[in-house]
Amino acid sequence: MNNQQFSVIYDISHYWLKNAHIPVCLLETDFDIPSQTREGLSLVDIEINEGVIIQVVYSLTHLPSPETENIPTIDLKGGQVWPCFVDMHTHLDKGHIWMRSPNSDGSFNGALDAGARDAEKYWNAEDIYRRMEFGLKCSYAHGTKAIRTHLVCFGEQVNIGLEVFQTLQKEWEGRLILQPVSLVSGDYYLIEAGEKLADKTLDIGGILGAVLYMNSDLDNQLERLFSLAKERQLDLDLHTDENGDPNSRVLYKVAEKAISHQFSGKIICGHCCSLAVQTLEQVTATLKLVKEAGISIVSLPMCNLYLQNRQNNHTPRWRGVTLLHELKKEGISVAVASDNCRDPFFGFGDHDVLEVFNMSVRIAHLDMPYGDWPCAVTKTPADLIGLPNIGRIGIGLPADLILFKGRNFSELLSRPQHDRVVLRNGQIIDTTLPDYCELDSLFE
Ligand SMILES: Nc1ccnc(=O)[nH]1
Repeated sequence: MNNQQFSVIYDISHYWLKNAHIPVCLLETDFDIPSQTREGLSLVDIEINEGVIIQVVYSLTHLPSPETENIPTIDLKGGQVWPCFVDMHTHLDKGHIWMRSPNSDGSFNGALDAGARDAEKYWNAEDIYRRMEFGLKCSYAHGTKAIRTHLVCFGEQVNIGLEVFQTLQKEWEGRLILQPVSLVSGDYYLIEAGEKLADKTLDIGGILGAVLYMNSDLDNQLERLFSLAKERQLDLDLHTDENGDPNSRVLYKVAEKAISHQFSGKIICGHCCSLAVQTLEQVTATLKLVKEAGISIVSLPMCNLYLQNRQNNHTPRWRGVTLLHELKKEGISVAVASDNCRDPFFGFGDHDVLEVFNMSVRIAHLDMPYGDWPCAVTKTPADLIGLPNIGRIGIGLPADLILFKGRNFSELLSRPQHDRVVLRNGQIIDTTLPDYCELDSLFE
């Protein structure tokens, strides 16, 4: 982006952004959009004052008036404007350990092993703080405003990880909204430490989480998990069916349990990969139950593409993602998010939600049409994690916006858009990414 023309924003608080293409699905206005492009974009002018959006008007019918003529204007020349992103499923405590703990074979089990060994050997408050902070710097610079992260909470780890998280949550207040989810396997809640973890999760304003697997004790684990959540009025955020086994039907079991408990909190199920390799009858039954139970789904396409269907020296035949289109068609809320970043579960990434959207479009064909898929990284996750004022553009909302050069989706998704401008409360932020060498001393 030619930042020259933005220099005006450094000095003033009242200005117009003109000729901005906005995905109509992200726009909350009090007027009907007169026209949109084939891809669902509309050309609007946005008036910002004191950090707040005070007017959105359709560009082609927006005539100059004496009141607006003296207000500085930045002509975006058709570049897209999005609200800041919401990354609703991450693992910030594991981030950036790749160089010291790579995944030896690229499999899910390889990731579990390498992740556990890394935690045992290296994780202390400083190590977690520095890697987590690095991740937050990347997220913020790329234009994210809210992040939910799962945090490993086994044994003694719980005190270190959650304390570091709370420190960073405070330090980043006003810049990033951070939500913690307790991450343990489902059996952990059956022991006393599991109950303590539920109490601790309540104390820190977190969400109760677990990785769940098909096994003979699953019903027992779910019974306990729902009871603990209900007693404390906690929401649930679960890892379910992150595999390609058609017999893996944890999502179905969670839905059954939610209905039998008449659970009124929010339930998010992440991954749900195996749904894509099940029979039509099974899929139909699961979707019906998921809808009835009010469960929402978050898909993690980059991580799934990486780990699923991995067999040494074989070409993967399956993209690893869940049935995004079918879930949405059933009226179930569907979001996509980053998941892991430069760790054994996903060896790449930079906490850039535009990359997540870009990859999701390619992996899951979210482009024919784009429709309201831009909501999957903005408005939908904002609603699902209880932040209904973010992830959208509307009058009275903070001017937390990302300005891209790409005018249509082909331009937006064909170049990395590293020259994007990020506005927070109407002011340009520094989008310089942290240097990788900041972490070097953790790997000596
Ligand atoms: N995809 C993942 C599953 C479990 N733990 C992780 O860190 N990531």
